[in-house]
Amino acid sequence: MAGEISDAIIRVRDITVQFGTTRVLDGLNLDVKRGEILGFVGPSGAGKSVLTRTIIGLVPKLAGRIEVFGVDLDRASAAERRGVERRWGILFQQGALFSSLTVRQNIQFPVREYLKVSQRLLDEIMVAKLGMVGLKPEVADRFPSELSGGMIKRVALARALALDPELVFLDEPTSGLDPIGAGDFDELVRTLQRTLGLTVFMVTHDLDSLYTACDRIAVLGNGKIIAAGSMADMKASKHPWLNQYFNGKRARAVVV
Ligand SMILES: Nc1ncnc2c1ncn2[C@@H]1O[C@H](COP(=O)(O)OP(=O)(O)OP(=O)(O)O)[C@@H](O)[C@H]1O
Repeated sequence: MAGEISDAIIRVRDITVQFGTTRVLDGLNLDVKRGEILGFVGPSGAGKSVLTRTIIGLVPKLAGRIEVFGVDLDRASAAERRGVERRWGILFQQGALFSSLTVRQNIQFPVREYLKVSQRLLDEIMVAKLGMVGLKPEVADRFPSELSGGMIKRVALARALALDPELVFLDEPTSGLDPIGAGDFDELVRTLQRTLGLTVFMVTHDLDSLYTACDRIAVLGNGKIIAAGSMADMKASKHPWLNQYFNGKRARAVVV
């Protein structure tokens, strides 16, 4: 692949995904570099969530290869795969907390799944993760229905960070937040990436996020990556969708 990144933490090669006769991803290639925040954009319905779900193994692929942390996920043993899964965290679209579980139980869920630790340590981990995302321990026994949209996103991020991952997948983390809440969330992601050395794969429609949080942008169109590079590269592109998206009316409204 042209422009192959030597220290890629995710390597996607020739991925094809099809539902019935509809081909959503068509020989797609993508590298995500260690330590970067990659913003992943593209028209609605282009397959951004499908690619995310394919990488993490929730959607079967027709063809192609996915390596994460240098492990080919199709060739990995069950133990190797679990080892990889243990090193990533996921924030699904709309936060997706378990509605019948409290904040405490939500954050502790992945820890219980992968580690055998005492309740006391579980509670310490939960309080530490709440602190990381700017929430007080007092919210621990609330249910998701008792939280604001912004708090739900933060709890979902705390849950994604529960196992101290090196890689985090964020699927539209700022959707549904007001601009100030979204800006605060972007700043939080940026701070966590810098302090924890995270690699972040972020699906987003939020131009502000792309400007303020992302190191690099990849664009999905017709089942492939049609462009990847800096914001300056995106703005300079002559591709009609990129030009409309990055230089259109909404783009001009974004204050850099
Ligand atoms: N499990 C599934 N079965 C059938 N079709 C699916 C399935 N999951 C996704 N699709 C289809 O794949 C296409 C891509 O969906 P996807 O959710 O990945 O788009 P997206 O780029 O994330 O869109 P948005 O920006 O609106 O969230 C859509 O046409 C969707 O209907």
